[in-house]
Amino acid sequence: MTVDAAVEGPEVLLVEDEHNLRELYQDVLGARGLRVVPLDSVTAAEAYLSRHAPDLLLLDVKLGDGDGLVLLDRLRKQGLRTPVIVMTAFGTVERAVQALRAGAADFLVKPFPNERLVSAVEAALETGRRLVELELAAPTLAPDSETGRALVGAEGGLRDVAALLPRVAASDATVLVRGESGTGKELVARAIHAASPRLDGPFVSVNCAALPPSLLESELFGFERGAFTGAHSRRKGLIETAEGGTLFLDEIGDMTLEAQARLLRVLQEREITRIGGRETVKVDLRVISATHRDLDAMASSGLFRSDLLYRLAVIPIHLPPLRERSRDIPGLIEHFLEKHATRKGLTPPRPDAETARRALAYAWPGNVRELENFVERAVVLGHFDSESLRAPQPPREAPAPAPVAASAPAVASASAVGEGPTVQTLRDAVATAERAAVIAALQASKGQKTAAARLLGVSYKTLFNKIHEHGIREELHIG
Ligand SMILES: Nc1ncnc2c1ncn2[C@@H]1O[C@H](COP(=O)(O)OP(=O)(O)OP(=O)(O)O)[C@@H](O)[C@H]1O
Repeated sequence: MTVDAAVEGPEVLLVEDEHNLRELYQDVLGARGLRVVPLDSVTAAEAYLSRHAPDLLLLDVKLGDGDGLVLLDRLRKQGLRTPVIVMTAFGTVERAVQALRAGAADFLVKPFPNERLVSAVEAALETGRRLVELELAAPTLAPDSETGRALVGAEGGLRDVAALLPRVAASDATVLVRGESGTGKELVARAIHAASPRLDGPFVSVNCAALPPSLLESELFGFERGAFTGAHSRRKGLIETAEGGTLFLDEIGDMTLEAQARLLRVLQEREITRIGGRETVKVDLRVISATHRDLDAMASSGLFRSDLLYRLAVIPIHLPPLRERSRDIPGLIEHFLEKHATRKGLTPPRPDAETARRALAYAWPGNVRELENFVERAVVLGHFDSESLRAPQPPREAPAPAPVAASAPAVASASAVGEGPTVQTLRDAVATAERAAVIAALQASKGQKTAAARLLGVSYKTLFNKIHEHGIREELHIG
């Protein structure tokens, strides 16, 4: 079969070394009005792509003269923007994850039904079209119009992330944002939603760690009347509430295996069953999740479903900790000073040289959230005159913290600042003591939050809020 140049439709470059399959795919796609360019090797594909820009690349993995995924990786590094669908006869999860990481929009396991091929190709072409429109219309990511929050560091330490966001927003793919607590994972999720075609739909944020497991499931999936004691009437879950919009699942690593199985079904079938119910409800939403845990390690040890991981992480985004992008610190301080001073009706001050120096030297284990708390506290406590912020030093580490990570020697230099005993405001002293008590309880309970809350005599929710407020990282309280 030859290419029918007279047909005007999107161009699909098909790279498949098996003659029969090449013909089959070409027929199926040709019947949909697509112009298919059939090639049979890595070399031919590279030569073609050096001169043409097809709308889609349909790529086999095992080719006579090389590996399709290696080719894909190389093409992406060279700046290829065309959507790519990878096809393979070896449908292992590892392979799929590898393909998606290498930048594939979708992954087809042979043999697949013709309709699956057509729907994958149409979806990828649509993503490509939206991408082009969005890049033309919005070369940079606008701040969240509702909250006015901008991503500080988009020209600095978050440059790579910011460059990716418009394209991520245009696609409907799931996104997994990884990064330590307080690095801005939710902010990034909101920015993606705000720049996406789902902008007018709801953004529903659920913290999977903030609720005990049974409650999380009923909150997410809803329940039918009589599903359990206390279920007096039927209730819609948050997944249904996110219809048409984005569901943000924070701390996804804290989800039980049971809830993971239910979530997998949502992603695969695009439908849910409420707890205690039989009826299935169709849902249309985008899922963005976030975690500070190593989900790959959890998947290897059976604590996280690897099939769910690969569905959630079609687009993985990593947010580096603040200590690895200290050049963003001055901009962040300025941003938060403006936010909190303006809120108090004050002219935003500038940090004095000593405060700025200390802030740069400190490791910020609680990342941007800790930095924001620090600036807010300084503003509230009035540690500044009309021109400059003279904050007391950034919060000290609580007694005997676990090692912060090799890359953070700055902690030592920060605590060496100033001679003699440090005088703290009463409020800061209370905060320091509170942080230490929370860490001690978490250590004593081996990271079990329910038990730690009991030890502290507070509710689960209060403990959770305190962990966040004080920027207490997992490393400090587990094990
Ligand atoms: N790059 C940034 N620019 C401006 N503000 C930021 C930035 N990163 C984080 N923030 C602010 O810092 C605070 C913490 O961010 P966020 O809640 O998104 O972190 P997170 O990684 O989701 O935290 P956690 O894992 O603890 O839920 C928020 O108030 C957020 O607006």
